Amino acid sequence: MTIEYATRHRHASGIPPEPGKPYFLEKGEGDRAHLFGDLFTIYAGGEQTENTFNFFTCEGPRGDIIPAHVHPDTYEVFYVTAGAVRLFVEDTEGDQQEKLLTPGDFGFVPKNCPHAYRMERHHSQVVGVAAGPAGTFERFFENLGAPTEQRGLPHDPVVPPAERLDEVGHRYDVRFLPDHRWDTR
Ligand SMILES: O=C(Oc1cc(O)cc(O)c1C(=O)O)c1ccc(O)c(O)c1
Repeated sequence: MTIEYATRHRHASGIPPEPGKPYFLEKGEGDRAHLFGDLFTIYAGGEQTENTFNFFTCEGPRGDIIPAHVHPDTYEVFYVTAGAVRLFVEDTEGDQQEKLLTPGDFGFVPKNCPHAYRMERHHSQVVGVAAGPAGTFERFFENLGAPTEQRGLPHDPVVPPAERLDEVGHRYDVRFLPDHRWDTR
């Protein structure tokens, strides 16, 4: 997995550029990126944790299911703090499940398990941690989507060109599954 260090657009995030320093972030700070209709905010990433874990939020409007994908080497958590988010996941034996998560609910997606989600209410928010032997992958969001200094959702969805999905995904342990079908729907 590619490891990238602080860049120019992150100067306003409040995260100190040098690792090993304690810090606090106020609501709305953090490194932000827009991808599809969602706002991703990274509060701590591999740069701060020697690539052992990250901590981020994903906020979005009610919308479409995101593309199904799998992480060969990354474990993810989905802890919903606002709204309602339907998580779709398939285990390594091919059994599919979906669950509507509301505030306080939690979903765990191990490596190698195809998954996707759909925000089912406006102003939904998920707290995420994603890490594994390959490191952390939080810079995927700004590389596939667009870094932003805005604190809100994108005015228009940021839809990457199809060819970027595989290219950026491979750098961040994300494999998109264009032919995947959810039979639970
Ligand atoms: O968002 C999460 O993931 C993604 C969103 C996308 O639009 C494309 C993706 O490939 C991913 C991904 O996981 O790779 C996400 C959101 C919330 C959360 O708790 C996570 O662990 C991941």
